[in-house]
Amino acid sequence: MSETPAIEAFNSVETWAEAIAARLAETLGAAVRDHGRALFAGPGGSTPAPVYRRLAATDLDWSKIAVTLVDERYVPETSPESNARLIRDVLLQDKAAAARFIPLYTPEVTVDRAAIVAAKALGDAGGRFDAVLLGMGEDGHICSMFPESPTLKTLLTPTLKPTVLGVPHGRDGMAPTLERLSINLPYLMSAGRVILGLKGAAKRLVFEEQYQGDPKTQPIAALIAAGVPLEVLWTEEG
Ligand SMILES: O=C1O[C@H](COP(=O)(O)O)[C@@H](O)[C@H](O)[C@H]1O
Repeated sequence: MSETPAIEAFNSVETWAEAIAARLAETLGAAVRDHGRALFAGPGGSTPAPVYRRLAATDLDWSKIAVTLVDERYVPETSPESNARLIRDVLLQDKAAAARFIPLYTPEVTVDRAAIVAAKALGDAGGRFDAVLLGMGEDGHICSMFPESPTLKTLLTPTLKPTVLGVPHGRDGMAPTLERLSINLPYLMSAGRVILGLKGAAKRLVFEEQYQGDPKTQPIAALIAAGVPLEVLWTEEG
């Protein structure tokens, strides 16, 4: 039976973001010291910007750190929906401007072809994340693992190799509204450190309702059942 993760609560976005950035920096710094390089993967969305700002200002040997995304909308960086755009605008600034960025999006003919290209690029960069930051949507999606998506079963299969998959848009108005790219569960299982950053009362409720659910249909339950070393840091401030 997997351990239920404790939820660490913070009384402001400031202290929450500070704590997450400090943990990520500690892990990335140790990987650079021990292996001469580090690989970090983070989310898009509305949650991570305060963490990225603090991380970007941290003294690390960023020239030895590669940064990628845990998921991406299948749109170019010129789109406001692009997660890469957030990474470039907020994280790859200040001291972190020296880091190398590995995008998941490339303008291939299909999203599945782009997923193959991204999987190869991540494999070439080491194939294992030293540190991962995750966000979660209010529908419980993590990365682009959407509860109703036909790709969910493959994304949540723990016995596959770490890879990137194309995710079709949902039918009849179901999420996601755009095609996407997502890392799979084995990438999270093999990561050195995985932090889930949550903001607001609604997301805490979703987390508490879903983590004991069916690991075949609930991404959070799947992560816990697979033994992903999840650290959950939450602030009520939305
Ligand atoms: O679509 C996405 O949503 C989730 C959660 O986003 P948020 O706006 O609720 O913080 C995010 O983790 C993911 O990377 C993104 O593609």
